[in-house]
Amino acid sequence: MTFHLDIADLHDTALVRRVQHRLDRKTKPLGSLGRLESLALQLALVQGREDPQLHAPQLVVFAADHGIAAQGVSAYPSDVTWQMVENFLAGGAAVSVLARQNHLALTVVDCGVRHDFAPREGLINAKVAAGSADASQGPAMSAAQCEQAMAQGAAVLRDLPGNVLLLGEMGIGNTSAASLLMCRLAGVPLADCVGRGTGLDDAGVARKLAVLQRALQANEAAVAPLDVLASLGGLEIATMTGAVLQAAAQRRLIVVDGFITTAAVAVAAAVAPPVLQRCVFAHASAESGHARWLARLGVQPLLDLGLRLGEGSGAALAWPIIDAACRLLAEMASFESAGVSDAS
Ligand SMILES: Cc1cc2ncn([C@H]3O[C@H](COP(=O)(O)O)[C@@H](O)[C@H]3O)c2cc1C
Ligand SMILES: O=C(O)c1cccnc1
Repeated sequence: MTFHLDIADLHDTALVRRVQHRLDRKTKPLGSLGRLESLALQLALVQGREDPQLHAPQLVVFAADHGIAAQGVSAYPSDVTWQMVENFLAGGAAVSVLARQNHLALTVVDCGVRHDFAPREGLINAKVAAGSADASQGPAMSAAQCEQAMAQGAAVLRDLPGNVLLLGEMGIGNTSAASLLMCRLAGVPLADCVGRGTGLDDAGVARKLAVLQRALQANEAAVAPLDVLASLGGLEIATMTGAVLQAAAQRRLIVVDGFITTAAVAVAAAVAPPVLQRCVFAHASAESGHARWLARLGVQPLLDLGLRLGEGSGAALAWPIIDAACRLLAEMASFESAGVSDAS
């Protein structure tokens, strides 16, 4: 399976030098805005300009069900997936509150939820199937399903305004899919990729580990990143992967949420490494494995709030910090323009 989009490497030393100079002339001690300065530099590189601007940020929640949930790998039943989609649309979920607080447009994409939704504003129907198959028995998706999901994710992005994509997801069982992807893509032992998800106890985690071990065996042949995605991923993760590749090709900034959205980005980056240059990793999730995966990817999360929710909640929380970095670069006075004395 292939999926080709042209994603340029953003290397531009002249631009970095110009933006660093701008930052250094701002009315502040040299380097005193810390991480916000490297964020501002990243935004400039993503947009290829000294004065980046962020507009119409889009928080997109990709939702789907997982066949493997039937094996008891989650503390909650699969029905929670569609019920939470209704909750997102009604404005009552954590991410709904955070999106409102931060003026983020919230869209839910039904990539494969096992439920028929009435059409309405804020909901995009990109259903490939009524849930993925049980990966402990064979591939979660066929190659054709995976390709369709990725193409639909790319199409969703093409139709959305703005230049920022914030990733969110919903799908009971999807920490299992993400753990499998981490294990196979990053080569980390399975036990170090598996956590409590929605809140499994120790016996639940042991059961989840045994089920996921079977899934690895049942899909032993999958090694290439998109084959791994089809075999061990899920419909929302595949759709998100297509969306991430499209967003990267359009030089949108991509704000990554927790463990599951990292899975989609890791697949996209395995296919096209420059994807990571466009990504801001919002937070380190409490899901065990996430911090290690971020370290493997060579990236540093902005926040560490002990979140283990998903939905895009961490991405929404990081948004005002990213917005601040951009505004500081654009709006702060320089020593010259403000008539402030520089270091002697
Ligand atoms: C009420 C509720 C709201 C959620 N919002 C996000 N998730 C999160 O939990 C799920 C993954 O965990 P697992 O793999 O253990 O099922 C995903 O749906 C994720 O977005 C939720 C889970 C629940 C129960
Ligand atoms: O980090 C996440 O994305 C996460 C963790 C636990 C449950 N759902 C999502």
